[in-house]
Amino acid sequence: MLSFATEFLDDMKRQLMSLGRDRYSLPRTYKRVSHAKDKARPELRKFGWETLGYSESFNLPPFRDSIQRVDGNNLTVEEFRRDFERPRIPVIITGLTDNWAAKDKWTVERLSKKYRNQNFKCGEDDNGNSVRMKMKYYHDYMLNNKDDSPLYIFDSSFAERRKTKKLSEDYSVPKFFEDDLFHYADDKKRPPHRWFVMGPARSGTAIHIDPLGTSAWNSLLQGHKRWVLIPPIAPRDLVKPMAHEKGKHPDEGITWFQTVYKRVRSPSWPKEYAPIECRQGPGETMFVPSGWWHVVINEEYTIAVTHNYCSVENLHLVWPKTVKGRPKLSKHWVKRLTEQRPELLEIIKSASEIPLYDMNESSSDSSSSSSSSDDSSDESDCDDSGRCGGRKRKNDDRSNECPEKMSTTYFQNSLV
Ligand SMILES: O=C(O)CCC(=O)C(=O)O
Ligand SMILES: [Fe+2]
Repeated sequence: MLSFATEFLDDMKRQLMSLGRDRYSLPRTYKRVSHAKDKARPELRKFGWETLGYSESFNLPPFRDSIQRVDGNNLTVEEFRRDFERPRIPVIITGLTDNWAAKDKWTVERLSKKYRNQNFKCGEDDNGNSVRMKMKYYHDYMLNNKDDSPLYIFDSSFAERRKTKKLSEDYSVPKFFEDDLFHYADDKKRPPHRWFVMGPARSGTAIHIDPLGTSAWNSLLQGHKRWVLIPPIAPRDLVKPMAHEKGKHPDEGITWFQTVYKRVRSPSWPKEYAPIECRQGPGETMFVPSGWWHVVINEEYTIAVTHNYCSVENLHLVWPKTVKGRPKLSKHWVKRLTEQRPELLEIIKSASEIPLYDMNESSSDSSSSSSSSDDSSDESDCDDSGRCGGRKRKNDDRSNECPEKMSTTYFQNSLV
């Protein structure tokens, strides 16, 4: 009888261990993590999060660094515009974080202490609601999980919440990106544009194009990120995993690096879609020009901040997408730009598919995005942003494609 009881207990213990309960330092982490996972990726409930064994088996080939790097302290805004922004050439700018408080303050130890009890968004449920976790649990999870494609903090409201807004004082928008024309729209109306980003090895962002034709900068404070960027002209079907490659993690960066990446690096990959690859390190700022496909995987835990913006250089791309995807915002925005940046109206006019005086009749801010499915392929790119983070929504291929950045209100009514 006794040996039966001992065996039973041993068996229970083995089961608990296989669930990873013993993995974490805090007694509640397992429960909090399970709860978040259930909401963010319910489809993995049965399959499991560690089933593919990527924490043991996933390895990236040595990187081929093919990106230009420039020293931000020796670059003028004019030069940046002429050499990178206007021709839409990706670049890593160094030296921009040298004077940021975040350089010292954004360590995992300090953040996990200071924001211990603050909730951060690490996923989204099927209804588009944020899935949040307290920093102390996420910290424990980040350092100890063995998940194939772990939960990733991608939080766009950190600067608006009373107890986390101090994070936004730890860095400043580099001069190259300061003239963000969405600033002219009311804060409440403008799309989400800044994200605090933190995640362990293997977390990342599925291949996507950033929303509404915006460009992005992404400054890394801790760890290393591997990036692959592919020119805007590359067709979606070529850059995305094929149906049979999607598996259980169809919209995760790691799936791309296990599948499409091999093709991208093979000699048969079309020269006109030649990728730009790199390994971004602490203190480096990636510039992602409008329209470029990009995919990211974290090599170890990383902490970063990223902003999306519209500038004089990409306004001609952002404007028509905003009219289509966010018509109400576009009307408000053009009014503000007319008052405060009248010199930009020429750009807007020549980029407009709809004459400005027609805007009231021809566009309404529909709350449905049903027209997205027959949108042109050009419109569907971003916006295919798997983000953008890969937090996709199930049964909705399009919104899935631009996870985080896209599934927030930014895209609620968007056609992307
Ligand atoms: O840091 C990352 O995971 C990439 C972020 C990204 O591409 C995005 O925010 O759109
Ligand atoms: Fe992106």
